[in-house]
Amino acid sequence: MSSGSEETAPTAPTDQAETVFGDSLPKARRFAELLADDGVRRGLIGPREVPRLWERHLINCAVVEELIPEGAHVVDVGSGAGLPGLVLGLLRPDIRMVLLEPLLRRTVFLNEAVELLELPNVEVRRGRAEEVRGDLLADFVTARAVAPLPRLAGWALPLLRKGGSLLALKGEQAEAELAAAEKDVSKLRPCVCDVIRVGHGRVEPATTVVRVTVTSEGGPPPRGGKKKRGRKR
Ligand SMILES: C[S@@+](CC[C@H](N)C(=O)[O-])C[C@H]1O[C@@H](n2cnc3c(N)ncnc32)[C@H](O)[C@@H]1O
Repeated sequence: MSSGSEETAPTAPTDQAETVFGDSLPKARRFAELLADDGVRRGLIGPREVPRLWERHLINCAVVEELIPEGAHVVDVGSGAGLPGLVLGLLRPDIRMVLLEPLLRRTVFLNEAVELLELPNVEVRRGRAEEVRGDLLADFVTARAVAPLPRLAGWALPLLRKGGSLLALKGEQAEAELAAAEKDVSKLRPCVCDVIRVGHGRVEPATTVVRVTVTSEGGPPPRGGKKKRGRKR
């Protein structure tokens, strides 16, 4: 892993970054440098994102911590280069964060980042969300830019304890996306859905989150669904 260079250096952290990250700012800064350098060279993030890494990516993701209580267990589905999961993990050492990502090249980057930033509360798991049912059980599932809401909810809701929430970072059209998907989502598991904006005064525009909170004991649907057959004699 190489260190940051002049051309790929991200813009300096803003005053908002200092407010949002506080004591974690040195780690956030190191992560920004890593994204701007290795992240770009290894095709995990586009070069055009570098000048807007702080506002559009790091702070935008970090403010979601407002919705996560102390000590929560969180799974970030489709972490990619670590957004939002790694940012939340470095900002909140009290939470346990699993970064779930199927692509090897991305999990290699994530493991290197976790080691470099010394984040004992963050674990990288290689896999697809639909493959870890019954294996991971969390208070929150976070996701950004992974799938449309009905598909994402189909992957995320089985990973949640009763009372747990999917926090899906969405764009300005979040209300419309939720309105179109809510009926299908509620068929997956009893739940309540709302749209929240977090980070007012700290990031512009505020981060939009679709929250789906499950209200029943769930657990994964029975595996396979095939009838048991008698043993062949
Ligand atoms: C567009 S990227 C977004 C990455 C990151 N969340 C971000 O906002 O920059 C979508 C990510 O979801 C991952 N992904 C796709 N299908 C998945 C699945 N079934 N379970 C978990 N992750 C998945 C992809 O490998 C990819 O890293």
